[in-house]
Amino acid sequence: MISIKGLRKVFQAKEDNITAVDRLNLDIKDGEIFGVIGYSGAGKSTFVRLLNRLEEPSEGSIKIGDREITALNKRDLRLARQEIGMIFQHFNLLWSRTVKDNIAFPLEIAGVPKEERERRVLELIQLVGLAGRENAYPSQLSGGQKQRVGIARALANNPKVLLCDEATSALDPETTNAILDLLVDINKKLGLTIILITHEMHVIRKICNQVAVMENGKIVEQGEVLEVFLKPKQSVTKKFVEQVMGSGEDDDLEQLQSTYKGEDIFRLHFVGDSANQALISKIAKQFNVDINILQGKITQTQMGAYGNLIVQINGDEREKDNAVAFITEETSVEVEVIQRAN
Ligand SMILES: Nc1ncnc2c1ncn2[C@@H]1O[C@H](COP(=O)(O)OP(=O)(O)OP(=O)(O)O)[C@@H](O)[C@H]1O
Repeated sequence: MISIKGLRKVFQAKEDNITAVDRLNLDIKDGEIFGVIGYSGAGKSTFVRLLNRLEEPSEGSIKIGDREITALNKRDLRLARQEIGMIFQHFNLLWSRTVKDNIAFPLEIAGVPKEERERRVLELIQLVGLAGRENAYPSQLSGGQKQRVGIARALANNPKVLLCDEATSALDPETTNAILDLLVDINKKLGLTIILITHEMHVIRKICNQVAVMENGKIVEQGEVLEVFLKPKQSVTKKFVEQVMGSGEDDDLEQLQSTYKGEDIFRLHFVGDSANQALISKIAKQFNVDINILQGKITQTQMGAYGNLIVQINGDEREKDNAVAFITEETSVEVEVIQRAN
């Protein structure tokens, strides 16, 4: 468990002081992939750098396991940092060292004997999918490969926690997905806690279990990813959810209602249950109705599917009622009536 209490960071500036992180409280469970999202300047980087004291807190405490990070002296902090790996947006590799020597670097610093070092480096190269590239230099690698080196290096000393500071922001969408898949794989294989900061909601959607939304140095909203997607409370959170789900739906509603005047239109809300994926074809088979999907979007999160579909249901009155009753009573899909036939 990571427990953060009253964490605050004030930067002294010439004119005004800047409070980058403002009395932040947070608990993160072991093994979780915890996302922190916010716009530029929200304080995310400062927050994540406070966790391993790359930035010194102005106030507050950080406990990782039973270790009070904020109370450690320099020597103990160095040891504690071996249990907190970190990866960066721009990889921070050593350009004059090969892939394998970059990965070996933290092991050298930790005083691991050569033979064990070599064994561990090979293991890490396999884990992150860099076999065959051991002797390449960073300048010879793609962005995704560089981040794989960054991940291997961060994992070298078997950390319990991995901090990711905008780790995929410099990568194209396809490479981003591959790196995110790797992070999930590592989280599952090693049981590592991952704290990831980003300004992209699709990153949160794809791999996080929990999310905290930061604004002006504070956490303004927090919860399970699916829950936050479903019921975003703050306007900043709503904007982030729109990044993934789009926003125009209710603007189009009037148009749909006029196009399908006098017809039955429903919105089906899907949350978290993959068993509902075949719902539409099941209803069409089981009841004597036609279902016409008018618009909508379903997206996958680590906690299941989420989204909604606007559908038109055609058929005999009784069959339509039975179909709607079935969805309402027998599945976890919520039915919202947009318009009933006259
Ligand atoms: N070393 C510093 N000295 C002074 N001010 C700083 C320093 N580092 C960050 N800040 C300020 O603290 C605030 C939070 O910055 P931070 O980099 O943590 O935000 P962020 O959410 O990570 O944004 P970005 O993604 O743009 O880095 C900003 O107003 C920033 O200008």
